[in-house]
Amino acid sequence: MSKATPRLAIKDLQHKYGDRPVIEGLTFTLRAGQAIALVGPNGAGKTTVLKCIVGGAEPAAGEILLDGTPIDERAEAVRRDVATLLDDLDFFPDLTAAEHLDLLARAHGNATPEDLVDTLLDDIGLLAAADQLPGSLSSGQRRRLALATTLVRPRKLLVLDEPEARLDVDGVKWLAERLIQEKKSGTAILFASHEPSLVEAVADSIVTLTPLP
Ligand SMILES: Nc1ncnc2c1ncn2[C@@H]1O[C@H](COP(=O)(O)OP(=O)(O)OP(=O)(O)O)[C@@H](O)[C@H]1O
Repeated sequence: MSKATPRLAIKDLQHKYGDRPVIEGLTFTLRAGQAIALVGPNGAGKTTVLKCIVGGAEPAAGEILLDGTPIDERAEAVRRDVATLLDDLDFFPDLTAAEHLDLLARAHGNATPEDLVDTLLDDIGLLAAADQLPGSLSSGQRRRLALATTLVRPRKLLVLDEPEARLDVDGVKWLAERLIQEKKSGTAILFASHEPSLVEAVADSIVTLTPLP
């Protein structure tokens, strides 16, 4: 791959639900170590764009390239390199917060994730809740755990839909710092957000969507 190849390239993307166009002619590129924020009012199509990238929606037209190759969410490289948080995660009811992170780290090839899991739990403010089952966590704590699932595994591209949802003020600050740190380590980030402070702190550029008539 050439140095100039963007991590993610979206070219003339279109999406329709039935006959109704929701995305038309969307084009942008995202480079390693950079973040793009997708902004726009409710219903503008932000989640739809993210779903087109990670496989939850089929584009009507256009190209989505990951490191120069058409993205296929079933491909091993895509499953390895793209960490996604769209809706709330379905957690296993019988696995603790720590066990969720441990399981994911191991599934992605880390045979000794204990230290990583402890550090991350501490980082996201869930150390005291490490042994709690998801059903006993608050909604904000579950959201923090969901975010942590994207950070406990390898990643070259983070795709996040409203990562600020249900976080408290300190949580949003933590998230901004964490995403800035991610960029420094070379991760590319595409996130949809309604939180101006997060967009301002993290995004290198902003793509604004408007609902189509
Ligand atoms: N499965 C679906 N079937 C039909 N229409 C849909 C579907 N999902 C979304 N839409 C419509 O597509 C448009 C874009 O929705 P989308 O969820 O992408 O917007 P959004 O920008 O993420 O909104 P929000 O800020 O509320 O999360 C909306 O008009 C929505 O009603």
